[in-house]
Parts: sequence; structure tokens; C-alpha cells
Amino acid sequence: MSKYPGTHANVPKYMTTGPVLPVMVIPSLDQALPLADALIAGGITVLEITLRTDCALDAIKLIAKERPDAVVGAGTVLTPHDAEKAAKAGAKFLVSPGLTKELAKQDSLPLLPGVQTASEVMQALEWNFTHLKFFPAVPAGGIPMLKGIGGPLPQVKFCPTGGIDAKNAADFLALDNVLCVGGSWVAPAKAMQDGNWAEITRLTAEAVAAFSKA
Ligand SMILES: O=C(O)C(=O)C[C@H](O)[C@H](O)COP(=O)(O)O
Repeated sequence: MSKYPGTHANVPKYMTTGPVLPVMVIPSLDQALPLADALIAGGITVLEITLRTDCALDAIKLIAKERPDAVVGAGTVLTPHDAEKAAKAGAKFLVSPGLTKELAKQDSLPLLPGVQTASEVMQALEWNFTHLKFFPAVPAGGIPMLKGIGGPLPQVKFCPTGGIDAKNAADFLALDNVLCVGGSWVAPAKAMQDGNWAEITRLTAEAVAAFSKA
């Protein structure tokens, strides 16, 4: 077997479970289950919790244990050590903003790695990754960039993330090389602060209804 595991079969599966991969930033552990429940009630079951807050690993552990029907992944994974910690907490997959050789070798969990340029896509392909996050999607060139990359590299499928919202998601999802989009707009920080879980369910349900691929 190659020392680079590359795209695991579960990654395309998770990328096609729904149109939106919600990027969750959880400041406080008591928000973890209400937030997960709000997203699940809106119709999203594959969840990405970024390792950007102190309670992120505990939040992954809690949601993985208490909501076994959801698929919880860890975002902002930067190193193989992050990957090991996420796996230990019960995450089912990993998302990273970029890709390094060390991260490409990790085999703790299926990885959706981030790329931004044609060279980075080629490097990822060399390491056996065919399903990638395009990050940060809008600042890095958005739809014209994804169309451009799709010319010479049509075999690669993307989850654009960064700057995506209810207004532009449909245009990204209309591209042949986009399977889903990632974003935080369904779980805005303000609604989280206010404990307005109904608003998060509303935004999620709206996104699922509007953007599910036929
Ligand atoms: O931490 C990561 O690994 C990320 O995925 C970075 C950002 O959280 C997403 O790019 C969300 O971006 P917005 O939807 O524009 O808020």
C-alpha cells in the first residue's frame, strides 16, 4: 500500500450526503448538543467541528456519543497529531485548510484536504487525493477558478469553503466539479451567542431545500 492513503471512499460519501457541510465553531461545550440538534433538525447530518476552540475535542466526543446518527468530523486539522486527537475523540473524518506531506501520510481518519492552486491540486493527486476542499473559495478565485481548474483536472471534485452563503451557494453547486459546499452561514456566531437554535434550524432547512442536487 502507498504511504499516502489519499481519498478514502467515505469522503465522497460524506460529500454527497447533503449540499452543505456546516463549519461549526463552538466556543462553549454547552452549545455543542443544541447546535448539533439544530443542524440535524434542519436536515444536515454530516457536521464539521473546527479544532479552533478549547472545547472542540470535547464537543466532538459529546456529539459523537450522544448523536450516533450524525457523522461528526474535525475541521482545522493541521498536523497528524491533531488527526490522532480527533480520531480519539470519535470524529469520523478530517478537514484541513491546506495539505502538507506529513498530513498526507496520516491514516487515522479519512481526510478532505484544502487546496487553492493547480499546483496544489497536482500535488494532492500525487498523494492520491481526488476529493478536495477549495479554500478559501471566494478570495481564491471562486467560480471562475474552479471552472478553470476543471478544464485540465476534471477528475478532481471539490467542496468549496470560505465566503459561501445562501446567495452564492447555488452557483458553486451548479459546477460539475463541486459536490457540496462548506460554510458557517447556517450557524452564525450571533445566533449561537443568543442561543437562537430555531434560527439555525431555519437557515439549515432553507439551504437543504434550496441546494439539494436533484
Ligand atoms: O477552519 C477551517 O478549516 C475552515 O474551514 C475555515 C473556515 O472556517 C471556513 O472557511 C468557513 O468560512 P466561512 O463560511 O466563510 O465562515
